Amino acid sequence: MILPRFYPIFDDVAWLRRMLPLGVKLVQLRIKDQPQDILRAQLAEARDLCHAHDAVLVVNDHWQLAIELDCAWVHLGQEDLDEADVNAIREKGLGLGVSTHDKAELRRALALKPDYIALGPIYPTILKKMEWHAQGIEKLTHWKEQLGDIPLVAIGGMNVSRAEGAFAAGADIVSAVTDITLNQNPEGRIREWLEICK
Ligand SMILES: Cc1ncc(COP(=O)(O)OP(=O)(O)O)c(N)n1
Ligand SMILES: Cc1nc(C(=O)O)sc1CCOP(=O)(O)O
Ligand SMILES: [Mg+2]
Repeated sequence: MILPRFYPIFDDVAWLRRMLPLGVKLVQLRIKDQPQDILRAQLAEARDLCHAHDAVLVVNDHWQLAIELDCAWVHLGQEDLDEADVNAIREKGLGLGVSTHDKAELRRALALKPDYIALGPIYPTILKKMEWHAQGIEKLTHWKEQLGDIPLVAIGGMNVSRAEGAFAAGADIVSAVTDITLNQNPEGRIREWLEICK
């Protein structure tokens, strides 16, 4: 499966209701600190919305719920991998994306044969506190050399004007959060992203 080049991430299914009709075809739901019943309801609605819009839904962190709700993809970071049952995820046929930040994490990710690997933060991010300094776009080139056919996602401080440089450096997909969610006109920003990622 060839994944779309634009990969927005949202923290509530309400964003998917707004953005999927604009043509987003790959999206992550990244929900933190919510009770199981809310999570389940959010994921179930996101699954149905993505199905209706022929879009790929990636569930961040909550791999058990993703399996239970018949979602097709999960994204796991290194700490998530410490707890996750990757065999169960694979046996159920889910796609798997993995975050990486350094060479050791990349080795671990490659051994799992994931369906994409993310490198970040490419630029400083304001979304969350991270122990990692900005990686810079040159590192995308180095990562892509080691990934071969596995799609490479650039994440962290990405915006419309930085995307072209990330693609040129080797990213296959660019992911963004606050460039959209904090924009005065999120729908307009999504349209700009879709235009440059055609
Ligand atoms: C596409 C993508 N890349 C990286 C991450 C970060 O995952 P993780 O390190 O597990 O951190 P949290 O997002 O769970 O805080 C991601 N979610 N998506
Ligand atoms: C969720 C996340 N993971 C990262 C990583 O490097 O693994 S950077 C990041 C935040 C991305 O948000 P924004 O586009 O607003 O910078
Ligand atoms: Mg995580």
